[in-house]
Amino acid sequence: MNYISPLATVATDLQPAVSVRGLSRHFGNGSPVLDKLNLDIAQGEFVALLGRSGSGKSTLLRALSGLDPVREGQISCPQESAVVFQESRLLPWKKVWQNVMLGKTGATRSDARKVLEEVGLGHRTDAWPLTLSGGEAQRAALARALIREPKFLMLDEPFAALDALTRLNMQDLVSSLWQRHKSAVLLVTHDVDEALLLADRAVVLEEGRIRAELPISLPHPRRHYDPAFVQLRSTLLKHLGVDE
Ligand SMILES: Nc1ncnc2c1ncn2[C@@H]1O[C@H](COP(=O)(O)OP(=O)(O)OP(=O)(O)O)[C@@H](O)[C@H]1O
Repeated sequence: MNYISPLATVATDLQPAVSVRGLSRHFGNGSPVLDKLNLDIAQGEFVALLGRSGSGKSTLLRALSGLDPVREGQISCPQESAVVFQESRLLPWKKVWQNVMLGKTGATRSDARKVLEEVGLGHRTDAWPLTLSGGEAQRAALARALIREPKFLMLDEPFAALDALTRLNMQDLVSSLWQRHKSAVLLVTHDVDEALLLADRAVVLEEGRIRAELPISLPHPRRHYDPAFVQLRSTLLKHLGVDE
């Protein structure tokens, strides 16, 4: 493993919220997509997962979320976990509040309204999903995850399909929700600035393993033009194979 800084690990005495040990995943006879991968995420820690296309980020998330059964290795994750994908995956024949209720068995309409208000969608609770903008649909998807009160939130490129301005608003929203709820978060992203804006630590996946880790100990709110931010961007880009 390539530790980028002497402060490379986000030290914590707490039991990690998420622990992955020796996780491997093969498809067909080729080289493994995940190769004895190890990763810990501390309680309340925000980790960004980066890596070139096809490096196995979504495969790791699918294993963590239980969508893909673990065949080799071990995963320990809180029961209260939730995932938000690049597409909102709302059921078009159910209203927004009904979609949100689907996030948790036994949730009530008032629970749904509460989380919809929290994500700034209180005025659209009765809307049909197909009438929502892309950003609103992702807010609804976020509300459907939050209704579970997750101790671990997985975000698989949730802003990738949004326009630049909506994306910035969503990043702000996720940052403030995380600071309020302090759940462990794993964000898959291709966007280095997004990782540096939001995360406590960036990890780079390559050839099925975590090849680099970068602690991001900048205060919030973070600014792109802050010299420390610029320095971290350059370091992270290098580890993604981009020399500025
Ligand atoms: N169900 C599957 N069957 C066969 N191959 C698969 C399957 N799922 C993923 N793969 C392969 O595993 C590799 C990793 O895919 P994965 O979607 O995890 O990458 P990724 O890092 O999320 O990529 P991207 O950044 O482009 O979304 C790819 O080569 C992909 O083709």
